[in-house]
Amino acid sequence: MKLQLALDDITLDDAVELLDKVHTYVDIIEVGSPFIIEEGMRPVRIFKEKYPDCEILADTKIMDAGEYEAEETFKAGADYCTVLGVTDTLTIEGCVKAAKEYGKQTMVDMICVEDVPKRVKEIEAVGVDFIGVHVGVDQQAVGITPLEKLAEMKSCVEHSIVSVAGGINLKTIEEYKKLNPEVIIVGGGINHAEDPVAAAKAIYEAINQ
Ligand SMILES: O=C([C@H](O)CO)[C@H](O)[C@H](O)COP(=O)(O)O
Repeated sequence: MKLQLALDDITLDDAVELLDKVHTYVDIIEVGSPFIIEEGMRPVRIFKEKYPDCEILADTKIMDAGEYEAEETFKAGADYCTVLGVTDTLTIEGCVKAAKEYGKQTMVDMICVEDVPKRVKEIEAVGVDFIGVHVGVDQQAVGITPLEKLAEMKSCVEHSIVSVAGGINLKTIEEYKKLNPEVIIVGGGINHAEDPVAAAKAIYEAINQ
């Protein structure tokens, strides 16, 4: 099981200061969508060079022009791009094609997908092998968690690896671990913790025990 640290509402300087202290606890560094809006692919290039033991995921949430946008992401050095599960299958196929060309991977973010088993079947059929269960911050604010969706996802994937994101923190990590996702994504649970370094260490240890 891997830990992915999502960096969303953070400056580049603060992200580097945090990563210098926690990168040994992190398997995948996520350059989050808000961070990309602020800084483009710059953090991807910097983190790739500075933290060679970590993989880099750019949370591009691609919705169109899949092959082109995924290719731009991989050219910047990302190991993963993300594409939205709600978009057209052609767009997802484009991302998968670019990922194969660059020897990288595409994660399909299932945020707001209604019929999960149906969509999983469709996207696995076009070569997807990494799928993310995700309850976004706006849904988290009205009390929704990704726990049920994770259980549903684990019961319907044929061969894909599964990640889970959506408000996970040290207090809730065990519930998610029980469902055995391959990747657990934590953003605010580390960045907004009173002591982000201690939170990253504790979450890493919980995942690896
Ligand atoms: O993808 C995310 C969200 O849509 C904002 O861009 C977050 O990175 C993801 O939800 C993980 O963050 P937390 O929910 O704060 O753990």
